[in-house]
Amino acid sequence: MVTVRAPATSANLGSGFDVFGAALDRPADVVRVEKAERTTIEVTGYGAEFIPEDPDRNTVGAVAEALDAPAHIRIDKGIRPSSGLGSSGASAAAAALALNELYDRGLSRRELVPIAGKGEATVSGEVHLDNVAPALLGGFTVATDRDVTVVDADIPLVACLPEIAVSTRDARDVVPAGATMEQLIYTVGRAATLTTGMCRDDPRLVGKGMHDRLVTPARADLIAGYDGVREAALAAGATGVTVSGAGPGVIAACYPEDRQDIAAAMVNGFEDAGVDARAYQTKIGRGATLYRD
Ligand SMILES: Nc1ncnc2c1ncn2[C@@H]1O[C@H](COP(=O)(O)OP(=O)(O)OP(=O)(O)O)[C@@H](O)[C@H]1O
Ligand SMILES: N[C@@H](CCO)C(=O)O
Repeated sequence: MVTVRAPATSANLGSGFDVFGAALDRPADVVRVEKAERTTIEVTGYGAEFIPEDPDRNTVGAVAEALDAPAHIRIDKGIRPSSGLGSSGASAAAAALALNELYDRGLSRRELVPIAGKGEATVSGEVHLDNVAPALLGGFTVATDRDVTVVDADIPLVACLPEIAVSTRDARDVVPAGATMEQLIYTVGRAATLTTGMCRDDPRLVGKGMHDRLVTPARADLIAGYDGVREAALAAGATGVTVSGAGPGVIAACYPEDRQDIAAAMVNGFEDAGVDARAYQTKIGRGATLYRD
């Protein structure tokens, strides 16, 4: 048996739609695999009742098929599905690393990124690597159609998860079909600022780089209370706030001493909108961890 712990991730980070992603220190999924004649899946943990065990509908099924690695796959969910915290991607990344080890496929973590991406496509309808790349490689990642760049950044974060569900598939339906040159210039400037902040471990630059006028506004409309939560987080010291992945999670960059106040402000902001929420005081973390039992 092989066991892998794969972290939650926050994709897009505002200005990096479908490109930027960051591994979080917590929460995480734990996936255990054993060889079998055909793939079967067992899901337990957070939101398991909303996750199919059919290999054709669970992200780990496509991964097992891509690696030609049939297995009994047990997924213990620590990351709620439809959260914006890379729940589907964490399972796919964990399964890719675990099955690669179980069947001795010898692929590198970078080579496993597109394979885990096939799992993501099962649920969102399109391949996007900005959750599975940080889940496998850790840190802050820049995923393009050619390769993935990793920055081992140390940035404190608060991820706030409201008790509402937004599926990536639905959230991708509200993404604008195109952009103006003015929007492109605005986005490139913020993306470059955020990346510089990651390279310098500078929460102020990272926060400035989280501004986005293209995708985030359309998605904010899907998250009850978002504007108030964002304002409350900034007032509590956040350097930047945006939608985490496809939402409804909300991610804030900050200095470590402000993390607790920001977490409380975000939860209270959602409660003021009549929505229960929980906050994870976290930071950019490592990629998936493998344990050979
Ligand atoms: N192993 C899995 N873990 C979680 N969700 C899964 C898994 N397999 C299939 N799903 C389905 O994927 C959907 C959740 O994925 P979705 O991409 O919408 O949200 P997310 O991964 O939590 O957030 P985001 O991708 O925006 O960070 C649910 O409909 C769930 O049933
Ligand atoms: N870039 C993807 C990430 C989903 O977590 C999206 O926003 O649809």
